[in-house]
Amino acid sequence: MSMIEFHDVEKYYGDYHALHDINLTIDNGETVVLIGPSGSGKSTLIRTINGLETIQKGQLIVNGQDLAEKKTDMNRIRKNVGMVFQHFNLYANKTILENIMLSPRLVLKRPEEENKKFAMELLDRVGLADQAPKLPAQLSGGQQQRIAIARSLAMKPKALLFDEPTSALDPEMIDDVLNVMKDIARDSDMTMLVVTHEMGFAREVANRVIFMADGQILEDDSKEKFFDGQPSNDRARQFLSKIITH
Ligand SMILES: Nc1ncnc2c1ncn2[C@@H]1O[C@H](COP(=O)(O)OP(=O)(O)OP(=O)(O)O)[C@@H](O)[C@H]1O
Repeated sequence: MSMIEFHDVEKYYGDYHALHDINLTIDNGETVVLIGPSGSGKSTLIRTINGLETIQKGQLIVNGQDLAEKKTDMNRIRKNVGMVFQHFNLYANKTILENIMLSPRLVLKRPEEENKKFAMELLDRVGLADQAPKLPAQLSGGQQQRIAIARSLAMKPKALLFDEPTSALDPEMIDDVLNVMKDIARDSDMTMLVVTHEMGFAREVANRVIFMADGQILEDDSKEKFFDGQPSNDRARQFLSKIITH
C-alpha cells in the first residue's frame, strides 16, 4: 500500500514555479531520503504532504485521502503524519513532559495515566527520561530535537516527515539525533521521508534516495544504485561528490 502519492503535482508561490511535475509514490514503511541544493524545493515538497503548503495542480494522496478534496479532514492527516522541523518548534513555556503529552491529550483524548506512561517510555527511548520536568530552553539543541521526535512519536503516526532535522545543530549533537532516527527507521513500520544532507544516515537506513533540483525530481534510486552504482543524472552526481567530499 502506498502512504504518499504525488501525481503531476505543480506548486507556485505567486509567479514562482516551486514544484514541477512531481510524480512520486512512497510505500508504507519506506525510509526515503530527499536531497538537493538549497532552494531546490525539498522543504516545499514535504510541507505539501501535511498541508502546510497547498498545491495548484495535480493530485496528492496521503494515507488514502486526496488533499485537494474539500471534505478532506486535515486534522486527520496531521494525526497520521507527523513532522519534525529544523528548529524543533517546542512549546517554550511547557515542560518537556507536557510538550509530549499535549497533542495526545487534546487530539486523541488519550487517558492521562496512559498518556504519561507512554510519554515517559518515549523519553526513555530518546535517552532523556531525566529531563522530563525541565523547560525546553534548559536543554541543548540536540536534546530539544530528540524531544521533538518523541513528541511526534507520541501521536503514533503512520508517517514522519523530517525537514533538515540536524542542520541547526552543533556538530557534536548530530549523531545523537541521527541515532534516534536510525532506531526508528529500523525498529518501526512507520514511513519516513527525510530531507537531509547526512549521507551516513541515507547509506545506513534509507530504502531510496531522491535528488531534486529546480523544483524537479531528477533522480529516484535505490540506496544501492545511488551510492554504489552512481546516479545517472549529471547534476545528482556532481551534488553527491560535493557533499561526500566535504
Ligand atoms: N513562502 C514562500 N514564498 C515565496 N517563495 C518561497 C516560499 N517558500 C519557499 N520559496 C522559494 O521556493 C524555492 C524552494 O524553496 P524550499 O525551501 O522548498 O527549498 P529547499 O530545497 O528546501 O532549500 P533549503 O535546502 O535551502 O532549505 C526557493 O527558491 C524559495 O525561495
